[in-house]
Order: sequence, then structure tokens, then C-alpha cells
Amino acid sequence: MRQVAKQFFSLPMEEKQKYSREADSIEGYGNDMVISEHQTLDWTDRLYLTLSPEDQRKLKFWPENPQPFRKILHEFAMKSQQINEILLKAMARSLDMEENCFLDQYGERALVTARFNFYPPCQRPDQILGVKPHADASALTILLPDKEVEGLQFLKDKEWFRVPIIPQALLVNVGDQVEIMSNGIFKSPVHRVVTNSEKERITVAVFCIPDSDKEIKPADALVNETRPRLYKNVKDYVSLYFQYYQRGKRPIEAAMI
Ligand SMILES: O=C(O)CCC(=O)C(=O)O
Ligand SMILES: [Fe+2]
Repeated sequence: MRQVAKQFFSLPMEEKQKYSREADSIEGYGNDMVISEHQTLDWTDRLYLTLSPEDQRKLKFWPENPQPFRKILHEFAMKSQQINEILLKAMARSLDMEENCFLDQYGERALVTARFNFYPPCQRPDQILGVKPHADASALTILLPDKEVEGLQFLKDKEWFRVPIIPQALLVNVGDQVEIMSNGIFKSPVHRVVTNSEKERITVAVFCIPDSDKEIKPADALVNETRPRLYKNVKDYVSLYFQYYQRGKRPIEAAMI
């Protein structure tokens, strides 16, 4: 996956632009959507694709160059979904809960999307971020990091901590929807990507997201007198997320009681 991602981003611009996103949609190749003139753009090129449900794939945005891209991405999507299931079951068991209690909230048509992130070298790394601080809208995010270049940082106790390079590891991040379903036991951390003046960096983030038609809520077993319910029932959290994010607010606040 790393190799074909790198080959795709190394193609001439005209070739990549065959997969350009349309103005009002995030799917495809491009940069940040411009919503307001006061917005600070992230220093990154992206390719954003829906992987699952398979009938929602928009193949016109799936690169055919390099040739094995689609096949490898399909396999990567399948394996990422397996990891998502294994982890959500293990996380439920770790809280002494029935193992499907989080997965059942995904519904029949869970959504899986991928964001390929390409961060070119940046002349002013002190001034410009690759990705602004955010928490993920997903339930879980499975990130294939660059195997040589650091950049991702997490916020804890008001300090930024860098993620070290572990070449053969995936990084799994808890998103807002697991924070909601676990009634705040698993936290969705704020993170950002810093830029680098010399080296380019490529990552692939796979977002695992419950069906937008299904309501999610804190698991009943995690609400009691000592731990009151912290979040409302929410439906289509991703849309809610973007409305808040664009206004510079932390989206999970929209779900808090
Ligand atoms: O590129 C990275 O290391 C992280 C990207 C990220 O946070 C995201 O795509 O949500
Ligand atoms: Fe993220």
C-alpha cells in the first residue's frame, strides 16, 4: 500500500488530476475545501475514497496508475475492516462487556473511507501545519504511517507528544464515535501533523464509521450512578462533525449532554 501510494503521488499533476474531486465533495484527489477566506489551509494533497459499502465506491476516483493500486487498496480495505472488528471486540471485553456491544452499533452498512495524505516539503514548517489540530470523526482510525518521516503529534495535558517511527506498525486511533459509545471511557485524542522542510511524508488513514442511518449512544452497561451518561444519542455524526469543525469548535461538544 505504501509503495503504490508513493507511486500515485509521484505522478505528473495532469495524471493525478484525472481523479480530481468535484468542488462540493470531498471524494477524490485535491486539497482542503475552501469554505471561508479566513481559513488556513493544510499543507497537504489528499486522495479521499469510499471503500465500503462496496456499492458506494466511486471507481472514477480510484487510480488505475500505478496499475495494482485498486487491487491492493481493496485488500487493504478488507484487512482494515478485520482489524476494526477484532479491536472493537477486544475493547468491549476489556470493559467486561458483551463483545459485540460496540460493533452492533455500526449497523448493516458501516462506512469505511480512506484518506491518502501527501505532505510535500514545506519552506516554513514553523508557520504551517500538515493537518490542523483535530480529533477523528470515526469510531476507529487505522493509520498506515510513513516508515521514515515523523510528523504526527498528540495532545495530552496541554503538551504535544510526537509519535515515533515504528516501521512495521499500524497506528490505531480512537475517534469521537468510540468516545460516545464508551461513555467517555475511551477518549478521542486531539492530534495534528507538523511539516518538514526537507522530506516528503505519506500516510494512509482508514476511517471506520457506523452506518449514518443508525443512532449511536453510550452502551447501557457503561451508564450508572457513578458514571452518568455523558453523550446524547447521535445519528450521522460525520455531518454534525463537519458543521462544527468548520466553525472552529470541537465537534464532540455537539454530542455532549
Ligand atoms: O498523517 C498523519 O499522520 C495523520 C493524518 C490524520 O490525522 C488524518 O488523516 O485524520
Ligand atoms: Fe486524524
